[in-house]
Amino acid sequence: MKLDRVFIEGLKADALIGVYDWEREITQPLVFDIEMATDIRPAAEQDDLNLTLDYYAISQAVLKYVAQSSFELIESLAEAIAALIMNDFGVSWLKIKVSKPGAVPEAANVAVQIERGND
Ligand SMILES: Nc1nc2c(c(=O)[nH]1)N=C([C@H](O)[C@@H](O)CO)CN2
Repeated sequence: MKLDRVFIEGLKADALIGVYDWEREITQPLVFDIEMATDIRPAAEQDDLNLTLDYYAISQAVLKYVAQSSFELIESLAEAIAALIMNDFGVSWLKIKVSKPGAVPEAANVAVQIERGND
C-alpha cells in the first residue's frame, strides 16, 4: 500500500467542453485537483526528482491533453486524464476532481470526482 501522496491542486485550463450547441463554439474554464499515491522515500533518500512523481511534468501533460480535448461531459475528461496519468506516469492509484466553475451561475462550483486504481 502506498501511503504517500503527490498533489496537483487548482490546475486551471480552458477547454472545449459541454453538451449544448453553444458550448461547442467556445472554451470554458476548468480546474483540476489531482491526488496521486506514491512512495516518496526513494526520492527523499536520494534527493532525486527521477525517483518520484514529477508534479510539473504531470501538470504539463494534463494541460496539453486538455487543450486538444473536446468531450461533452466532465466525467469523460476525468476518465481520460486518469488513464493518461496512470499509463504514462506509472501511477497505481489516483483521485481526480474536475470542476467547471462557470457552469451553474447560481452555484459556487460544480464538479465530478473519481478514484481509480489500487494504492
Ligand atoms: N454530471 C454532469 N452534468 C452536466 C454536465 C456534465 O459534464 N456532467 N454538463 C452539462 C452542461 O454541459 C453544462 O455544463 C452547461 O451549463 C450539464 N450537466
